Amino acid sequence: MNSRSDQPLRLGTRRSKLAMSQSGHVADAVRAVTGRSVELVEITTYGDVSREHLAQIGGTGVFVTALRDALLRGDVDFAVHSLKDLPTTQPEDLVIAAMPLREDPRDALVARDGLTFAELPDGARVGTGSPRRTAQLHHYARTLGKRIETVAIRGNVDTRIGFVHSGELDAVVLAAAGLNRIGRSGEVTDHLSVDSVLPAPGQGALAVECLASDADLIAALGKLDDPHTRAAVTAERSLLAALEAGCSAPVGALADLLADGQIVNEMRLRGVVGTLDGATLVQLSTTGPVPQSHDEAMALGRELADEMLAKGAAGLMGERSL
Ligand SMILES: NCc1[nH]cc(CCC(=O)O)c1CC(=O)O
Repeated sequence: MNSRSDQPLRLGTRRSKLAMSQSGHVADAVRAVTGRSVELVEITTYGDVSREHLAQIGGTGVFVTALRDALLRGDVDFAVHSLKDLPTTQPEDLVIAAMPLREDPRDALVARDGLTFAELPDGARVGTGSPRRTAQLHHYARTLGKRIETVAIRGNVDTRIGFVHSGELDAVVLAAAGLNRIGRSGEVTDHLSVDSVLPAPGQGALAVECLASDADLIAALGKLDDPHTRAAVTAERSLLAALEAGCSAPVGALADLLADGQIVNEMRLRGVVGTLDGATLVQLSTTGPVPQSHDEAMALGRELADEMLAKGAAGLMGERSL
């Protein structure tokens, strides 16, 4: 390893509650599988505080970059990212040594008075900064015979849930995994079924990243890898890349395993793109043997992207406002 094996491994992390919790869990797991000690090193960027708001609406690029710079400088040995915040192209000098078992991939509703999405009144004000959620929430509301108003919000989890407590909004939508990780799952009033709202590619999964040259560390961190999570997330991100959509595009995707009795034998990949008003969605799925390699997982994503593009997906991704 780059670092001496009698020295603690340095895990670079942002200081947000979500990042600290994710890094803390991975640190525990790394201690357990390697027997090494792990220390958390907080990475603060210039303007971290004021940029926090920007980052929380999905423009997390600045934080991913700060962690990656710290890795490349050798200030830390490895870092943990939310996979859904990572661009689909991987920097040459860095590798994702592990994708641990995925958390709940679903989106979650935090609504006033314990309301579920179906119970929200016509015209309810629902906060989200995500075009993917906006498109699918409007569509879901339409299938229930009502309209909602989506309100663009930003800020960390506390701020966003605060809009519901203050009465400014009827509900907000957040990733269930994030709420679970920071111990706020008790505030969820409805877990949105993936049959109604497909999550962001990689949602609920983590990436444990280190230098591509650090072979011993890659092998050690690799013990945390969950091959099914990796296959699923790789297929989802391949779909996103093949649609040539960025992190702010209204694209949802989820790969899951289909079992015949106890035997897992197929992977299903579902994808959606839509207009922000939810009036038009292209939603398709494909099923194939569980990918046994990176290339096979990539191929599954490209195959579904081709089918979605043939159904007009590209034309739905351009708009930027309702
Ligand atoms: N873009 C912010 C972000 N990045 C990862 C998560 C949650 C954890 C995850 O999806 O793994 C969140 C917050 C949210 O979408 O509610």
